[in-house]
Amino acid sequence: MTLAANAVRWLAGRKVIVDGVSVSVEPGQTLGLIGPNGSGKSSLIRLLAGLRAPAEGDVLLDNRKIAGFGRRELARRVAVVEQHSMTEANVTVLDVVKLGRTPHRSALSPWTGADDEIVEDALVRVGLTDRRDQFWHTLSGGERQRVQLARALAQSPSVLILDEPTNHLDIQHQIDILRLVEDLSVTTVVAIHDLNLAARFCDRIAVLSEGKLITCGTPTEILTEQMIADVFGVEAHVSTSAHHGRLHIQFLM
Ligand SMILES: Nc1ncnc2c1ncn2[C@@H]1O[C@H](COP(=O)(O)OP(=O)(O)OP(=O)(O)O)[C@@H](O)[C@H]1O
Repeated sequence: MTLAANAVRWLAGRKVIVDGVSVSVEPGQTLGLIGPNGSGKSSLIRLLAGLRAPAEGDVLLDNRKIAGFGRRELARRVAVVEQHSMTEANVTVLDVVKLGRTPHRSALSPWTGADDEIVEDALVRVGLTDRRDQFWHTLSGGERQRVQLARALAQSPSVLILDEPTNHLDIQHQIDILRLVEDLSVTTVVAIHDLNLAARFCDRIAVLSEGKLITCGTPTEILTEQMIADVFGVEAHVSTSAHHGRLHIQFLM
């Protein structure tokens, strides 16, 4: 599915937080959202996921306004993992991942073997099959993040929206999760702080600053020394890695 924001604006009280942003992601592609703290990434994510309505502008799924989708109808297509996903204390990993199937079931339809397979597949993908019976409140931050991703995968979405999915993860799990997302044929939007991971895993990158879209394009177009200095206020050296052929950003500290 194609996901697009068309001149979306969102305010908290009178303060403009997302200021006329237009971005789009083609089917199966990954759009990275980068920008300094407080630049509006999470707020834009919530608009793109349909969790919030823009004050102006529209979010479109395959050219249809998401404001016109019912909640279940939208949840069958779009899965979101927010930065701090809350879950009730007395539930297990398996319970949380099973919740992903909710939009696909009605009050009358029983749980099926196909649902079990999808849930199992999601647990395998995030490497948590041996934790299925562990209680949510006993998990580490990184494990919770992987469980929430498994819940989103169990939703069998066409669009996956992830707010800093790697921020609690060790380097191996950061790479594993982003590889997993890369291998899915799902339209993805990911807010991410690590510019090297953005360069490696995103097809396109949108840069936000103070709620405005500064620029959007391929990693090579976007991740320039000038942009990093202008937007993040940091001096960097950008080169092409001899190892993987992608950009490599070194910060000159
Ligand atoms: N409900 C709200 N009420 C008031 N201010 C808000 C609200 N939501 C967001 N903001 C403000 O809007 C700005 C953008 O916040 P947002 O969380 O979207 O930024 P971000 O780019 O995701 O930041 P970070 O990188 O720190 O996660 C921040 O200054 C934040 O304080």
